[in-house]
Amino acid sequence: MFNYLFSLFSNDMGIDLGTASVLVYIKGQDIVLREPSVVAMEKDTKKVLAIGSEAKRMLGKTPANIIAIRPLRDGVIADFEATERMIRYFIKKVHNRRTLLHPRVVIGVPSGITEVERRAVRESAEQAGAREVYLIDEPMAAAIGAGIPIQEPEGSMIVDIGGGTTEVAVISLGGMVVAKSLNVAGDEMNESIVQYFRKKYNLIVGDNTSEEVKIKIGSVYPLEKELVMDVKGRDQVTGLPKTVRMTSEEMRIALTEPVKAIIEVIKNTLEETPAEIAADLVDRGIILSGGGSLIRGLPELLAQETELPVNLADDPLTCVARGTGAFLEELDNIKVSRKENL
Ligand SMILES: Nc1ncnc2c1ncn2[C@@H]1O[C@H](COP(=O)(O)OP(=O)(O)OP(=O)(O)O)[C@@H](O)[C@H]1O
Repeated sequence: MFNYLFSLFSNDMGIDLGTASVLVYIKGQDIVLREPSVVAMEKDTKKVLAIGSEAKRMLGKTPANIIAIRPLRDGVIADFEATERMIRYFIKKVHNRRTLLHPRVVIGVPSGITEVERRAVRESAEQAGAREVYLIDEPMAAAIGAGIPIQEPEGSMIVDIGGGTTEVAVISLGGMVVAKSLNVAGDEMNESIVQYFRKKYNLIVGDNTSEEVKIKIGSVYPLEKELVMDVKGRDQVTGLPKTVRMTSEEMRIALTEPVKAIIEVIKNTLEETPAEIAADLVDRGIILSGGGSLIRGLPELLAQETELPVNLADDPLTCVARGTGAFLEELDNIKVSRKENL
């Protein structure tokens, strides 16, 4: 009975601390918060003005004395203080809406972050009132969230393509056998699109526009029905507003570089995978997670390049958060079985 009441009020939470967005999962419930990883602050005083969705709206539109930053960039913590403020803000936001006890918090972090960065993340969560803090590498959390049976003695490959990083890991017996991280993912795709418009059409478009184009007509493999979109921007030469008609075929050209880099890191990881485990991958293939994996035709392209089966996880954007949630549930099992063994 006590255990039941405890879990009812405990608010234990899992957090996907992503470079593009932060997701919070509450144990026994679901994902309760999903906001961009953006902090807006006064330039001189560093006073925080807004965090999350409100701050994202300010990106690129801020007056001179306000800056809106992404505290986690390229899979590392670019601004410690802003990261801490953001973690504290999101934990409190979720926590205050609910009840009572200090929660246990599981945080999915990019596997490339340093010990110092890990400590900073842990301390921020503790300061926000966490009773216990566990850090889990994003590829591990993504694999759990994608439903990969990570404890089995058979290898699986997860490729998690987020905003700032692509993380590739081969997992077997609950551990990462080979893991690689690359600073090329969804953000870099946006950047390539910006460059393409500038070079080919002298058109200046902002980050938000390039992301919208990517999501609406982005493609990396021929589509059954190709797509078209009118894109508005500013002419680099005349300075006047201009519209360009963009197609999904052209998007494949625009996205060549980042996609090539992602294929290369996957191939390098495969090359370093021990033969026995590589053999497992022939059957089990590659599972894709993260928002960047939603680009049209990626499974088909990767299957062609690696000659392995490639599948998209269910709801790729929430894999890491759901993985941290599943890890929370596991924590209880571990504790219960420890007690039973006493
Ligand atoms: N339908 C879509 N097609 C293509 N890209 C998409 C789509 N939906 C989201 N994205 C991209 O996914 C990226 C964000 O993915 P996600 O939220 O998984 O990243 P993150 O976990 O915050 O980042 P990281 O894993 O690098 O820490 C963004 O670049 C976004 O543009």
